[in-house]
Amino acid sequence: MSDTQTLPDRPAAETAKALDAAIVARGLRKVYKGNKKSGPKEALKGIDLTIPRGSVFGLLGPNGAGKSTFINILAGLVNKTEGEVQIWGFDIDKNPRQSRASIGVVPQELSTDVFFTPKEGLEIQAGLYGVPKAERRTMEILRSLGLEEKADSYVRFLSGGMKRRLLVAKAMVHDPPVLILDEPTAGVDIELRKQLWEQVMRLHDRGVTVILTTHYLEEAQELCDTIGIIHQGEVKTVKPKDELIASLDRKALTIVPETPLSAVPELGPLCGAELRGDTLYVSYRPSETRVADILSAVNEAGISVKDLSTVEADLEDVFLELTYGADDKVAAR
Ligand SMILES: Nc1ncnc2c1ncn2[C@@H]1O[C@H](COP(=O)(O)OP(=O)(O)OP(=O)(O)O)[C@@H](O)[C@H]1O
Repeated sequence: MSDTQTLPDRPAAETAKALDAAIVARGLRKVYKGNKKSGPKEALKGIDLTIPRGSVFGLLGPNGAGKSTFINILAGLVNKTEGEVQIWGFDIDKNPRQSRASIGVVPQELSTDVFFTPKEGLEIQAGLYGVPKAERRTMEILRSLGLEEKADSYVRFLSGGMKRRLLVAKAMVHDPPVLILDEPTAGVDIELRKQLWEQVMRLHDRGVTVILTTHYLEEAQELCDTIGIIHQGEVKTVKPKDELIASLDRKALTIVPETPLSAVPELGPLCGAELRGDTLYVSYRPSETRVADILSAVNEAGISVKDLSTVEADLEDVFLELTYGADDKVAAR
């Protein structure tokens, strides 16, 4: 029996949600001891985070936010200081074996063993996880990651992209329901990045919950359906991506005037105007200002409009607002 029944007393709805989650962290705290030079460091300040089953979840945050610490706690590589973590309903303290069997982790570094072929590497990994020989799916996994033809080649002859895919394959040998990728495409060129993502999304289509950390916000915007933003050891927000972007009350208009402007026109207090070359950027809060009002102000300033377009907020704007409090990203584009 799983230990999900031993959740602390919570309202029924919240408990039901937790049982439906891939990962639940409650009051999760990590303090690194530090050394003579630097004192203790509180990398996670008692975070609560629920990652839904079946999602492609992007864990975003600036350098030092605590992302790797969180992932390493899930992977059993770092001991938490306080709090509770469940993976697929298994508490990492009470059911360490089952919880660890429920995730596959693709590490940040390219740490493939060059002395074995992909096939041998997967067999060894399956052995480490105690997967019985009869249940191993070595060739099936290699095939699903486009590595079938390289099954018997030495790893040192694989391209960088293939090595990354091999790391994903290794993370999948025990068929975990959750796959975690820590900065999987850092330093990988665009073509290889696309290939890797196609493979990962194929695993997701087959029902695997995918959790990734990435510095590439366009990547998170394209792939993830749910986003968690973490900053200085605290969770700032967790929301479906579209909801998160829609919640940002900021947009901009770009206006190309018929005649180039010599100065920034006065358009009133509810929007910010800026000249970039011949283009006028006007940032505004949709909850306070209507586009029609901006256009009237532009008209009143004697500007005739040659071209007009809107700039929507994106994940990067949300990220900047939540992590740096920046308020001018949309206007800056
Ligand atoms: N072993 C350690 N000992 C002491 N402090 C550490 C240790 N590992 C991480 N830290 C500190 O904890 C904080 C969180 O680090 P962590 O690596 O989890 O952040 P991150 O969000 O993964 O950053 P990055 O994107 O740069 O990998 C940072 O201030 C970091 O310096």
